[in-house]
Amino acid sequence: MSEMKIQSAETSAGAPALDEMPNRPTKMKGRNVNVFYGAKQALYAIDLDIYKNQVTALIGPSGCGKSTFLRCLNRMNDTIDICQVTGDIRLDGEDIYGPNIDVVELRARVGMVFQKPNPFPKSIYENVAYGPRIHGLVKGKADMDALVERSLRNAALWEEAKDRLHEAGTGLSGGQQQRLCIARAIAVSPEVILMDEPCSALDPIATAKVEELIDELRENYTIVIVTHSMQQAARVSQRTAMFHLGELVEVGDTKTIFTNPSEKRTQDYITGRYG
Ligand SMILES: Nc1ncnc2c1ncn2[C@@H]1O[C@H](COP(=O)(O)OP(=O)(O)OP(=O)(O)O)[C@@H](O)[C@H]1O
Repeated sequence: MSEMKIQSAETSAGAPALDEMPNRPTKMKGRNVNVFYGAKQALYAIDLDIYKNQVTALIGPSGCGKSTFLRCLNRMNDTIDICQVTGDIRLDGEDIYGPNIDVVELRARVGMVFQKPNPFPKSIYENVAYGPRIHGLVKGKADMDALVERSLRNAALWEEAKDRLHEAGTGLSGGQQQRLCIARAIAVSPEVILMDEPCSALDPIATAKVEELIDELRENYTIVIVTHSMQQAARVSQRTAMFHLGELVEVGDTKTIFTNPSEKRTQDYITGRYG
């Protein structure tokens, strides 16, 4: 287990404006977040707010720390022995690295969808029902059936899956498997969904479906997505954070970042000059 060293929240010098949209409710707030893998520092003094019911895209060249930051938001970095996180990260004002935090419960509140669809080797139904069952969210078969249906509908998979609920989840197409993983994440009623390049293993049609779904989901959830696709960031997100070499270069509304970025590094990246 990684050693957590929590420091007081401080705004680092030269950080981007933090509250450029002060009227938006903030769901998660990172301050002075540093991450180390052994002696190597991967993130430097990141200050970033995640606004409620918005999609925030994390962009930047390979190795800049996007996935590392994403994993800080539900303490997935705890599973990497050499990883150490310092700083302050809050969910609805509560320190998620605080002593009273139950990490299993945190990961139900802040769910995650990975790059490669990873359904359990179980039926479609069981993939969705497993989380609510272990968290004791549902009593009785009728309620579970209703929850499975609702989750699959919300993940835009119900029509394709309703006649094969007891077949293996791994028998679905890649795009359907990814929507099953989204249904599985939704089933435990998360507040935030983290997505790490959720479309990178999908073809353009499956990608379009998942992107459409992400747009619908933000009505009820707060979403943070790591993507290598500038088009995808522009299509699905309202806010974009640009990372480079472990630093947050700038953050702002997606339209501004893509049409009129403040920083040359952002301009160079979005126009394909490096990365
Ligand atoms: N488990 C790990 N052990 C050691 N170093 C790691 C580990 N995971 C990431 N790193 C290092 O941390 C830095 C940031 O990696 P990270 O995966 O967060 O970047 P990224 O922007 O998501 O990259 P990509 O777009 O290629 O997925 C890199 O230098 C990477 O080599």
